[in-house]
Amino acid sequence: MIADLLFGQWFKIGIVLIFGTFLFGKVKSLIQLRHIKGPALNRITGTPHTLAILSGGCHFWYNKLNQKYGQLVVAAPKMLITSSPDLWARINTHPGYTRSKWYYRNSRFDWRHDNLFTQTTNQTHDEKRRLMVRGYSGAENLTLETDIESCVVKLLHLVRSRYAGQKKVMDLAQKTQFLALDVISTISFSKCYNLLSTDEDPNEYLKSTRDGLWLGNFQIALNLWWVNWIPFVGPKPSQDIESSKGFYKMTALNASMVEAREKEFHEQKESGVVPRADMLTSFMKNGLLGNDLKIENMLQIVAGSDTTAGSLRGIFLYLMTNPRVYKKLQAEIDEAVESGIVPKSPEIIKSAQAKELIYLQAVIKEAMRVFSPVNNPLARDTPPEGDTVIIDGEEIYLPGGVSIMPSFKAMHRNRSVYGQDADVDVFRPERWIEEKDEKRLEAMKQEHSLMFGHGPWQCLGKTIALRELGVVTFELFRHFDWTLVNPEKPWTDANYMGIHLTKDMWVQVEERKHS
Ligand code: HEM
Repeated sequence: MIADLLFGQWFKIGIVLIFGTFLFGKVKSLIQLRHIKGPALNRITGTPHTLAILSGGCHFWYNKLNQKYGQLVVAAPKMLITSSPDLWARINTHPGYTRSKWYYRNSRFDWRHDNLFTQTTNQTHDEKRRLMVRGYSGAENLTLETDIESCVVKLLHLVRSRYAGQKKVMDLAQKTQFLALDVISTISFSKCYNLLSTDEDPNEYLKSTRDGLWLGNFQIALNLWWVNWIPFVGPKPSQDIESSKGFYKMTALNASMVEAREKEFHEQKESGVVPRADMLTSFMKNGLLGNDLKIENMLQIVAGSDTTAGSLRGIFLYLMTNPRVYKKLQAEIDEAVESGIVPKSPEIIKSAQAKELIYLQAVIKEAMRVFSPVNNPLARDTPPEGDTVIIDGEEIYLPGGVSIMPSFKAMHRNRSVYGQDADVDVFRPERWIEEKDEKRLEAMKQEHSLMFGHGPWQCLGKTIALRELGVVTFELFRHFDWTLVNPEKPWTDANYMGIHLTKDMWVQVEERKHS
């Protein structure tokens, strides 16, 4: 009976059908993408792409492909990669493109529910986004500036009291993440995680971020995103604050704080009391309530921490390894204080003042260009009917249902935007100040802005991130001098799911004599 089933006619038909479907898919992809450049191997198998993702360095692999084959390349069957800013901008605004499920669905924190970032249905995404825009923009979040300021004061105190001038080294990778988590928890729901003030992570938030991103990366590499959808397998936030750790602790803690705030919000509304003006209140005022509110609150924390921490690490790395730029930045900082543009210490610079400092802004911009804090794969599916696009002046047809990803490392070095010489690879903030060709400068700015996404999917935390980066960079270089402990291996870094997971960025820090 079993032998009949195993070797019988139906079994053989089944095998032929499975194999035939597999072969048909391969041949279809080969034919569909034959007019697009790329290595032959990538056309028939996704293995090189899988290995690149698993290595934690897929952005290097994509960059190499773009350097060799041009602005649009086959990365795997039914999968393309682009370094063209014009094409990426179009994909994000042209009707019909959607977020690819294989990447975005895998980013759910709870397998049962989408958050704004993982929402792959355009209309649902846009409706939800409207409820949150005002809270993220700062329009209804009046404590934003003072919240950031309070965390910067804690950071300065930590560095000064525990590390500066002592024969102790400090892991800047860890402290930047402490800062980012403290800032985002303070601005989100007015309750700071207090990692900086204790210099500890008792709930293992950092470890759990690393574990979660590693696992997510493993799943997208092997196309196992659907595993999360099997009940009881995928991540399901815990309700138990006491016994849980890491990410589960964070979700349980956040959920209870959000619940308390929602209760308070309704009570205040009834009694006519004006609630505190933070992001959570703004979301509630605009109609985001209940489970949705909890989910979006977690998104804020996750989207707003590793990204900003990664940017800060990049800024520090490039400054510490470029003495010319380092000195010039500190000269601008000192001059701003001496001339009274910026208040003397212990006051903290305002983000609007930091925005006016031309060299500081150019340093931040340039560091984020050479070291993009967010990388791939923010994949989109082409519209079912396909799309005709222009690459290097040539019309190219993109078939429907193909996944296309931005290659940010290559895009930020695109020679048609930044110039043909080797200078594109150099950290040179002056390019943002000295460029005389207005058309080129505009193209550079537009390309650069894509690192925050574009169109309806643009980063909601962009303003917050830029404000934070300006204030923190200014204050840390106003007060301290920084040296890398291991210039030969400044850090351990891997790109998991597009986010840099950086560890062991050991630095030595000295207090400066300053005004
Ligand atoms: C330097 C720091 C940051 C960078 C480079 C960055 C980059 C990005 C990018 C590229 C996207 C778009 C993804 C896509 O195309 O699908 C995005 C989305 C998003 N970011 Fe950021 N981000 C940063 C900081 C932040 C911060 C601080 C917050 C929160 C306060 C935040 C909240 C969000 C949210 C909520 C979305 C989803 C937007 C949507 O789907 O409509 N980000 N970010």
